[in-house]
Amino acid sequence: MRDEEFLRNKVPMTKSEVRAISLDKLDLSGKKRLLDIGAGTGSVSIQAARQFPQLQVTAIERNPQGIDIIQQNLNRFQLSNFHLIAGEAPKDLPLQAFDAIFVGGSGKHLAEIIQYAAQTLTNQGTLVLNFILLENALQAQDILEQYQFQKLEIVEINVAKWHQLGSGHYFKPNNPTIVMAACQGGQSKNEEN
Ligand SMILES: C[S@@+](CC[C@H](N)C(=O)[O-])C[C@H]1O[C@@H](n2cnc3c(N)ncnc32)[C@H](O)[C@@H]1O
Repeated sequence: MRDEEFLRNKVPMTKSEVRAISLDKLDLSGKKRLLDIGAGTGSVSIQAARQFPQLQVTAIERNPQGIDIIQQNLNRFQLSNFHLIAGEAPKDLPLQAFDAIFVGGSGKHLAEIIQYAAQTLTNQGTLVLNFILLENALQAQDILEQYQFQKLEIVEINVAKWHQLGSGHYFKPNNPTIVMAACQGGQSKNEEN
């Protein structure tokens, strides 16, 4: 989906190219439940919910402006497979099983959120995280290894877009984004839920 399809105001949004790669790494085909943590404008989980109508999507966002914009985007796309939680992860999340978890924002709760993912992801469930800051990505890598996540993959995405400047054009760079993907290898405690 194009970025212009989503209402945004000043809420931070995962841009279309990073969204496409993150959704690809989530590997949602045949999956039943997706959780989007730090949903922002809702662009990642709304695109997933539209692309996979059988998928039950839960999104959590703590910023009131984000919550409002997600509601507006939901009204726009009229999705019946989308549940929004206005709150903070992981404390306001239910302890239920998910087949895929996307983390677009975690604040100061990265370690607890990865622990939550380790507890709730089904066997072979996918976890995908986006980072701008290297320090946060390195911290995540450590914690993922600690919880024995498998098939760890880390890519950096640099996108520059064709842009008019005066009478000419140049490639205007977006922020480089680190996309980290891993898979739950062990038996999840809540797999039977
Ligand atoms: C970069 S934005 C996510 C963009 C989003 N993926 C999109 O496409 O619009 C990060 C978001 O995470 C939210 N956030 C950060 N920590 C959070 C937490 N612990 N619980 C819930 N939301 C959180 C922020 O309020 C912010 O809106």
